[in-house]
Amino acid sequence: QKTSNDLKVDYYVNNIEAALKAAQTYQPRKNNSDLLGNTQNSTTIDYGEFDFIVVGSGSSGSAFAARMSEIAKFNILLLEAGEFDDDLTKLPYLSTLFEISDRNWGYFSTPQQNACLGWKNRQCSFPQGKILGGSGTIDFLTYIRGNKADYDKWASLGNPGWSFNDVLPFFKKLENYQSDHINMNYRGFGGPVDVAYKIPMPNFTISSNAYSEIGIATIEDYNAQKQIGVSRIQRLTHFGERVSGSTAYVRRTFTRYNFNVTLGAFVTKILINNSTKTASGVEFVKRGITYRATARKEVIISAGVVNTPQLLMLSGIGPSNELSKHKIPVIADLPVGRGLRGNVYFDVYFSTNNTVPLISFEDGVREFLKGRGYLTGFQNSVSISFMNTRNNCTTVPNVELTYYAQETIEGQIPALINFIPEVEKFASSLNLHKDVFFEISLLHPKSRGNITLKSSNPSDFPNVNLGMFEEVDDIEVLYESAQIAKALLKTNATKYLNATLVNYDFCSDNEYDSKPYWYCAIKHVAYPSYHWSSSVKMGPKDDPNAVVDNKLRVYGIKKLRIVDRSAVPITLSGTYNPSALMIGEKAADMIKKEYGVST
Ligand SMILES: Cc1cc2nc3c(=O)[nH]c(=O)nc-3n(C[C@H](O)[C@H](O)[C@H](O)COP(=O)(O)OP(=O)(O)OC[C@H]3O[C@@H](n4cnc5c(N)ncnc54)[C@H](O)[C@@H]3O)c2cc1C
Repeated sequence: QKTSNDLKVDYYVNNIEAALKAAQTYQPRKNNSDLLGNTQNSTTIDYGEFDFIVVGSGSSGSAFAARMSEIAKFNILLLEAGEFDDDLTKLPYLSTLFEISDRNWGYFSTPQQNACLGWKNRQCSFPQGKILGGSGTIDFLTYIRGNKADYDKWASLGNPGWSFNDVLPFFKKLENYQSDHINMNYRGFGGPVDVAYKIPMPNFTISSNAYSEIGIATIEDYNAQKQIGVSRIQRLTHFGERVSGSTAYVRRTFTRYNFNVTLGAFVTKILINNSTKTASGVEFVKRGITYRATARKEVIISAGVVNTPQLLMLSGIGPSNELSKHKIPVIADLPVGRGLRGNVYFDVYFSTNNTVPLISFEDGVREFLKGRGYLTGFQNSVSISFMNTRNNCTTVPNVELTYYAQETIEGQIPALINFIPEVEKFASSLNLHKDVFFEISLLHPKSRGNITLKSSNPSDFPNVNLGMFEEVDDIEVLYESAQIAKALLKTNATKYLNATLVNYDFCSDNEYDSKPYWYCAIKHVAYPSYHWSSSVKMGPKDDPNAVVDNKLRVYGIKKLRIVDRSAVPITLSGTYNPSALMIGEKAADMIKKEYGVST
């Protein structure tokens, strides 16, 4: 006789196996025709009037909409193109699988000149969450807010209200940091977003000793006063399950009578009165039917770093030359889509002769159901470090290194294969049960990209030009970091691994381990991290690249704001979900005050 726990284990194991199988033959979405259905000849149905309409339930949109619904007299409509998050998205271990599913919009970059050479047609995958909770429901859960200096820079660019001291209260408000060593000057406790360490904690001592040998100290909490150093990894988990905008905010509040959450609703246009330059609502399509919703107070766009600029441009807000190309009448000539920027990852692999005992999926699930074990983390990540390859004295890092030890679970999640044959051969030769690797994140690239329209049809994906490595110095910083990764695996602490660098065969035209060899490898297999911003940049009115002001209002258009990561004008020394959540919290607080209410 099976116990109810056994049945739960069977349920998860069967679902995981089915999802892994489906991923093997998955074909990424190519356009939005599935969201639009057959809308031809259909009439538009009135969806009603709301005080605030929020487009996109990602990290920022979820936090924002849920906080706004605390005011009983505000009627909130949250529109999300994706569907509900599900039992599989609860499992942190499966995170990479969601890129290979319809929970991802399915974007690829435009062909890059100097990067993504290992990808077919030089086009890197650029995942974005299409699901309740947005990218935070498919992301890797690492929680790094960034450096104090990053936020101070944000404010110093002419954006009062966004310095570290201004944003800190909102980080504290959203957090429920679970640690025995909380510095309450910096960290929050009791908020909706759990930040936790994996149980049991991975063996951190080896990392700590290795870093100490190359002169890098261990620090307790990189989200407190000091960031440079090596630490354990903080993740957005609650008893081992994913925490996202959905779980922390929307699912806790959407039974409020004043909060309407509509899923499967693809917003195709912001309705704007051209003579008064005022946003009045949105048009959206759900299951082939077109609806119009009206906003009494404001329309809030939180559709993320790619879709927010696309939706603005489709609605007549964007660079006039770009809009005219697609015969879209210009309502506001603004530099939408310019200045896209984000972090870049490069993985450095080492093979070892060290084997680790493996556990089965079934045992992994049993542990997960107790809130612990391998499946509650993201691969076997052990430590994270922050350093500056150019300046030993600064407190601001330029790179982040995450160390991944050997995977200790049977099987392997398939990857989204879109590599050229030489790189595919390299990728399939990796054995993550034996190999270890450092994921290097270039935190402040100088290169810039942009988002432009392919056409005026919302069915077409926009062009996502990453501009990766257009500034060669970005490659140089990754090269410098790879030398640090090599040094770490030559320390006494890591000697037992007997690690040797995995050969990038596809660069064998260059002398092994020479600088040109590393440059070749970086240009082939470095990829856009998942931390991007600035496609609808915040800045003062005289900033030629600014689209929104420091109150997130779109210049020249009334009743329209952007509340998501696309507005952030800087890169951060961290991961981007914490600041996305913070923006939602801060925007809600700001707007409530403007309307004379508070909670
Ligand atoms: C694979 C991956 C891994 C990542 N790993 C980490 C990590 O480990 N740590 C970390 O801190 N950050 C990570 N990030 C980044 C982080 O998740 C994002 O920066 C953050 O979630 C962005 O929040 P957002 O609100 O700006 O946008 P999103 O969360 O992307 O939300 C946008 C929402 O709008 C919806 N939407 C878009 N267009 C429309 C439309 N027209 N109509 C209706 N709805 C629409 C989308 O479906 C989505 O739900 C990762 C991201 C990805 C994709």
